[in-house]
Amino acid sequence: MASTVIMQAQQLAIGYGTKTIGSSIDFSLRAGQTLCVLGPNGSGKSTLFKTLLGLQPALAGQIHILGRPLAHWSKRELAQHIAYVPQQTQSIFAFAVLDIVMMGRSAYIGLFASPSAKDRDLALQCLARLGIEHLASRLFLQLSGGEQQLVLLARALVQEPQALILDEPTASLDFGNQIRVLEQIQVLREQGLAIFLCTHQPEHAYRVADQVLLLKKGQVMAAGDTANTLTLTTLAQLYDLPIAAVSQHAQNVIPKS
Ligand SMILES: Nc1ncnc2c1ncn2[C@@H]1O[C@H](COP(=O)(O)OP(=O)(O)OP(=O)(O)O)[C@@H](O)[C@H]1O
Repeated sequence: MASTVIMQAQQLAIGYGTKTIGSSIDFSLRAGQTLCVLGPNGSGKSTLFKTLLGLQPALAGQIHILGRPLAHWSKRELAQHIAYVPQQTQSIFAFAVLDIVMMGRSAYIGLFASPSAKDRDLALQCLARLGIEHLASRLFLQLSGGEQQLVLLARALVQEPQALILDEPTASLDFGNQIRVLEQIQVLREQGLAIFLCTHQPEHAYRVADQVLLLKKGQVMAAGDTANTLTLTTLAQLYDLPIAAVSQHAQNVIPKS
């Protein structure tokens, strides 16, 4: 039996005010699946994520979360189902790492209540899952960019979401931490989470994604299962490169056609 559809977009148009960034975007993401969006800088990946999270209004089309239109979800309810790790942290967090991670529990904690011992344990467990429990009492602002990224991933996991939206989750990570995050994505997928991420590294998409969405200038250039959709030919087309150049750099990881 097919798993539950967690997130679905139909004929979605995205953008800012009167400026359309992308249109005619369709996808469907089920529990236990990973979908990866790839595309050149400025093609609309982050805008798509912000729209799916209700942070930016859709210009046209529909978004459904667990079968219900996005507009019918409260922010709090949505945060109990979908966690988001943005590309950059806009806010300045003058807090210790453990406090930042516990903030992920806010969708479950009453307005005037404090985090419980269970919330704290869960936060410590999520830090340990990512191998960064030793950072628990450090100040977030004093961490490296890569360490901050891992802390934000731990904060997303503590939300116990059904879906994770990860905007370039490996971007500022060293080789070891990239592998840790990719492995964690696989584990979460096997646990039944729906994962929607974007990356500039096709080999990462090839490793973790069941499906890919290739976005070029806001239009879906190709979409489908990774093995048939993410090829040297489509990569060359997506990034306006000669196929020989793509082949030279990626032929060990991506198949030819
Ligand atoms: N708040 C905003 N108002 C108006 N235009 C914006 C805003 N934020 C982003 N844009 C524009 O939307 C377009 C898509 O940006 P977006 O950040 O979604 O691209 P991206 O694919 O995530 O890029 P990158 O790979 O560089 O992160 C860009 O042209 C960008 O300048």
